[in-house]
Amino acid sequence: MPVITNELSKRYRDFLALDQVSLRIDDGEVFGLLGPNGAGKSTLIRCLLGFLKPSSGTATVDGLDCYLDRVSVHTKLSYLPGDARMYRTMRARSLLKMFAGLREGGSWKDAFDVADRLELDLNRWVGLMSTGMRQKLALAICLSVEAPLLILDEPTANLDPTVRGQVLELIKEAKSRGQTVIFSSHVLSEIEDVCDHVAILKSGKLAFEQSMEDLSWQHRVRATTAIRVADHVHKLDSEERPTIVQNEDRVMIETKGELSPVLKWLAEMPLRNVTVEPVGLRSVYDRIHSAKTVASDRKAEATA
Ligand SMILES: Nc1ncnc2c1ncn2[C@@H]1O[C@H](COP(=O)(O)OP(=O)(O)OP(=O)(O)O)[C@@H](O)[C@H]1O
Repeated sequence: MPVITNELSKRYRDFLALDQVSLRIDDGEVFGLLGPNGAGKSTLIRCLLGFLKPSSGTATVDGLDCYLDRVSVHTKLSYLPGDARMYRTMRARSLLKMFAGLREGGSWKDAFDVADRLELDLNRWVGLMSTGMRQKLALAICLSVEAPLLILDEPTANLDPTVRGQVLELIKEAKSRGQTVIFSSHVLSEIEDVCDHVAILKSGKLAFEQSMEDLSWQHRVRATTAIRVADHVHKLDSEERPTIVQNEDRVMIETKGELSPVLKWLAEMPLRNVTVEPVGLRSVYDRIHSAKTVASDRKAEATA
């Protein structure tokens, strides 16, 4: 179920929460949305659900406009809100049955199975559950639906590590059934574990987007040397040329694709103290967010 946003922007009064975000999420993909608090992840998700009208640009699910055709769009997806609110005066078991009955093809047995895997006691009153238990209940409602598209706003928030692992397993199983999954998270290792593609939002803008496959090829080499490494980069084919940052005798070389041609090239140079490490999502994330601009600053500017 392809999901496409085209220069999607959302303004809350004077404040631009989403700024011309263009994304393409392919059918059957698990797509991770990262970004610090206030980056615009939930706003993007709410635009996809048609809960918010874009200020400009478009969002489509399977070719349907997320705002104008939202009723049809809702039949194709299952959504886990970041702050799921549920009837507090029901027992968990009755609530799961009620939600299964609301949806065509809904199965309370499947919902009970998911709840069981998440180790949730279904005899509890919803109002007396802990935050994590209510999160499990919301997940059981959402993940037991075989909708082509799952949209999960921080699905593992408030969960203990064992249950987090179960949720990631359920997401992988959804992918293997052909479901497309979009989920937001603050946990980089989760995104690395289950996602095919990752996007990082910063201050409402799309700051980074890449397939995990492409990211896994990228490596960083650090070394000390007396020569200027950039003077020798012409020996590599243009598509193999890495990014080189050199500060006196210390050099950092970041590959874009395969590591081996760069290593062969470096082997001919007088380098010392050489280390090689995968770039990884952590360093990409840290690099993007090392700049000072945060949403609260922009809000202050907007209201000044
Ligand atoms: N209804 C609203 N009115 C005004 N500002 C809003 C509204 N909803 C969100 N915002 C602001 O828009 C920005 C983006 O919020 P959003 O909830 O999309 O961020 P997020 O990336 O999901 O953050 P978090 O990780 O904390 O959940 C924030 O600065 C937030 O304060």
